[in-house]
Amino acid sequence: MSSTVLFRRGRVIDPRNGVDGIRDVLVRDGKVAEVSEALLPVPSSAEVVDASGKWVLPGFIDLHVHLREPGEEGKETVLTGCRAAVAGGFTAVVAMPNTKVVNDNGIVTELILSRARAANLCHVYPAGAITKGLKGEEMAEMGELVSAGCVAITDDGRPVMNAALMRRALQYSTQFDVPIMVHEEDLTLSAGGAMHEGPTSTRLGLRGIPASAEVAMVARDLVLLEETGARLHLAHVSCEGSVRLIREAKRRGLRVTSEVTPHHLILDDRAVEGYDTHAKMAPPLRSNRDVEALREAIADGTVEAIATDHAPHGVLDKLVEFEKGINGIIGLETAFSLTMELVHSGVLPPKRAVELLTHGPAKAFGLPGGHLAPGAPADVTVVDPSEEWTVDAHRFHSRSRNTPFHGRKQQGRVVQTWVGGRKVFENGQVGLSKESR
Ligand SMILES: NC(=O)N[C@@H](CC(=O)O)C(=O)O
Repeated sequence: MSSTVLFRRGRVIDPRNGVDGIRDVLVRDGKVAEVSEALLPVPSSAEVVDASGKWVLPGFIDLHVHLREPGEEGKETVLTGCRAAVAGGFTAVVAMPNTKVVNDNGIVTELILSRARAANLCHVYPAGAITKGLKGEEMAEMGELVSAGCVAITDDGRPVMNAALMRRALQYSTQFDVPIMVHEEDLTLSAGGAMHEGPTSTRLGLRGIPASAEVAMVARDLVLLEETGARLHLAHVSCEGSVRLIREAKRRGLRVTSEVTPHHLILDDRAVEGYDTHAKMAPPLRSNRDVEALREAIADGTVEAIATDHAPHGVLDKLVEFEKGINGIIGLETAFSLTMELVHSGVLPPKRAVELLTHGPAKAFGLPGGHLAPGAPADVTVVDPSEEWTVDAHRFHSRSRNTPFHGRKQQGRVVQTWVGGRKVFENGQVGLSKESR
């Protein structure tokens, strides 16, 4: 196993450590050993990666993926999800608990972790459920979930409609200092809706989900957060109103963090025209004005992470009338290039874009990695910022194909992914080289 790697002359962007410039990065025994402006001597037996013209980045961290195992292995497994992750430059993912055996107890958490160890590709951090069976009725064993390895507690896919239960969960979570991650949707407001409520839903004749379905719940949970002093993480924020409330809560010092998905930053509700179920997800694609507000919020630091909400589904789940289509799209293998669309169009400077995929999410959940200082894990993603390619869903490593971005031209591509100093992805191929297995 080549335990020494030298990344030569790449543009290293490491927002946490204020680095943005041409550097050599030396990796030894799974950790970053040195980052140098000057050329480093090549240690004997080192693997040398010529990174000139490339960006050398901390491995990306995705706070929000659905790996579907246990229970829906036809859509994704921990292994195929990890393959998709490293192909997308992600070296760590947080796995949502809405599997078909819900991750609401330590046994399921351990199963996911053992599958991740067997996959041996990237870090998988399970998130455990807030309530048993995601039913919103009775709290799950939070202590057991955290000691089994859950890094966040969430009913993602479902809101906790009962405010008293939510308040208790927030209160209880302070004992473990674990973030409570919320899918904000007032079911009485979203009921029957298939897309964002606005002129487009009226034109298409589809029942709408008003922005208030999200914003009202964000408001409720920020009030509960203030009373409990917990940590709240808002999943897949989609509207202007939510952003305004988060900004104000942060100003007052509340411990709130949040994430936005690439699709909510790139597409608006007009993507639903044509009734393509690949544009159907929860929360729905919102108005252009919401998209603008989200873009502002990721640029100014109101939102700390871009997370994919990678939600694999089968062909038949999507090949139905719009109203019957299942919610969700996959995102691991397009997240970086879609983020680069925001860089190329001037919405985000490169350093901020990288921060949203690395240090931002690491800090929000207190995860290792997300930067490249000496001593940090050698989780490294090498990208070509200008390579042009066209998204081809058939070539994804994910087991599913449900993306609205098939056929979209992209500029910026992941070239290599390294986890703990081992190369796990290179030029379209996933897997460890023989020496590092
Ligand atoms: N985001 C989605 O559209 N789908 C998610 C669950 C959810 O958050 O609704 C899924 O698990 O498929």
